[in-house]
Amino acid sequence: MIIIGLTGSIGMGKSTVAAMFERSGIPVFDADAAVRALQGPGGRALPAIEAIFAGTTHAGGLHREKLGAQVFGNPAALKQLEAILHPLVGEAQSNFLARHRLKRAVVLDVPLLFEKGGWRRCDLTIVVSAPLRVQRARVLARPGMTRAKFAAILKSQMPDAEKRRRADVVIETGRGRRVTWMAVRRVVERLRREGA
Ligand SMILES: CC(C)(COP(=O)(O)OP(=O)(O)OC[C@H]1O[C@@H](n2cnc3c(N)ncnc32)[C@H](O)[C@@H]1O)[C@@H](O)C(=O)NCCC(=O)NCCS
Ligand SMILES: Nc1ncnc2c1ncn2[C@@H]1O[C@H](COP(=O)(O)OP(=O)(O)OP(=O)(O)O)[C@@H](O)[C@H]1O
Repeated sequence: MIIIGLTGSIGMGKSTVAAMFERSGIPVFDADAAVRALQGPGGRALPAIEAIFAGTTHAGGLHREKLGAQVFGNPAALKQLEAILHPLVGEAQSNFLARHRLKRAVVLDVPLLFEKGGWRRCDLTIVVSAPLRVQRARVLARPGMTRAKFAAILKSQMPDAEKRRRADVVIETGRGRRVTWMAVRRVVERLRREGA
């Protein structure tokens, strides 16, 4: 099985590109979705989060804005939150890989692929990237986003330039969806030619 690691900084287009791989018939593990499931109604991570970040959970899940305000811009707090969530995300990812073990290729869509070492288990790494002004415009258009929050999140992530340097393939998302779709197709076709 070929394991493709897909990553990129905030707003660079990971989810969009992941959906394009899915449409091409390649199963995708979505680490952000796994995190949200752990934090949703009855989520397994809620008691541990409440124990450290009191007042950030409720019966139906998590006050995301409240918790985000406590961890983005506070590296020690973010580390504590990651220590709760990442082992559980790792479990969900292992289950996904076991479930799809007979597939020829899968995509792991993981925001912190390079930061947390997930790239080591991948046969191919892909970074989605767009110019900073495109990224900024996309992110600031999101409800509840502020310049300060965007800056704090960017600071907690590996810089785009370094991700691009480390990736096997860079997929541009700043020049329209068609250009991006063609780049995804090129990867899929290359894998098929190589027997995946
Ligand atoms: C703090 C939380 C509740 C804030 O939720 P909110 O809905 O406001 O933001 P969202 O999850 O959409 O994230 C916004 C942006 O921040 C990025 N981000 C999230 N967590 C992290 C992190 N630990 N380090 C760097 N960037 C992060 C996301 O990739 C995204 O680009 C949430 O981000 C969270 O639980 N993060 C910790 C889990 C984690 O590490 N996720 C990353 C993938 S496993
Ligand atoms: N060619 C393109 N490829 C990818 N995304 C695009 C493209 N053109 C526009 N976008 C837009 O960019 C925005 C960000 O995309 P997306 O939600 O996929 O990013 P993301 O990397 O998953 O974000 P985050 O890390 O914050 O969760 C979306 O509104 C999407 O519609």
